[in-house]
Amino acid sequence: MSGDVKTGENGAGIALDGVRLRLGTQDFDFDMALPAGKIIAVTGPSGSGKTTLLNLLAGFETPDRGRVLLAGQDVTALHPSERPVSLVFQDNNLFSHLDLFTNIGLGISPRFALSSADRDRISAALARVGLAGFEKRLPPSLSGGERQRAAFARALVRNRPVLLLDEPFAALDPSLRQSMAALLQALHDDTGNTVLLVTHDPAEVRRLADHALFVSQGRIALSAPVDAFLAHRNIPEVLDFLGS
Ligand SMILES: Nc1ncnc2c1ncn2[C@@H]1O[C@H](COP(=O)(O)OP(=O)(O)OP(=O)(O)O)[C@@H](O)[C@H]1O
Repeated sequence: MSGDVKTGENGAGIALDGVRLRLGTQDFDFDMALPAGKIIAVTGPSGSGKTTLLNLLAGFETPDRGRVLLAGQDVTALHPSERPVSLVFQDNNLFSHLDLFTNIGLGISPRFALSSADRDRISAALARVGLAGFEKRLPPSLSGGERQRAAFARALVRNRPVLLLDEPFAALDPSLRQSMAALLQALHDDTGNTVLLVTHDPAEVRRLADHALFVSQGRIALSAPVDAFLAHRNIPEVLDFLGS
């Protein structure tokens, strides 16, 4: 499926081109072009704009100026449902009264119009994330790690070229974080999609990322391949983050 991943203008998987946004008293000013098919860590202090950056890509925020490009498409005017993205957030957005089969099926079709091939894909995705046979389970009956696996299965069946993850492992204990990071890496290897991962954990950047961003006060303070990011010595906030 990696052949399906289109690159955008300037060969970028993702670009924010002169994007300006004001929310309350906070100004955001994002200009960046990121490589396609890579895992990109989004780091920065609390309140710096990491979630806002993802919201601009997902379409939950619309820029006052500038363009949003995803997988070769100018998506600035598109509704979130029309954008080529899947989302996994910390609280994993599963409907607690619906079983996993239905939750994941809604990732394919919001009206739950599923072909028999779609049904097979749901069971295969559950198996792929280590939840074979969990079709009838309700989210409250799962552990935190299992719920996160289910959220990954839903992203997998959506089969979109861009995956946005906002601190997906923050609620998990350290050993579980490592196995979920390994699962994310394996799914990325399978799909070749472009992954943006918001994280407060430098170990996660080292373990997973090909490229990293540092967001500060509504701007991209640093965007670099991961080796250069980890070796960065000029910006004190980045040094603090890497040392933490
Ligand atoms: N709808 C809004 N109206 C007003 N201010 C907002 C709105 N959304 C976000 N902000 C402000 O913009 C800033 C950036 O928020 P954002 O959630 O993007 O930060 P973050 O880097 O993801 O933070 P954290 O690491 O704590 O999750 C914060 O000061 C926040 O209060």
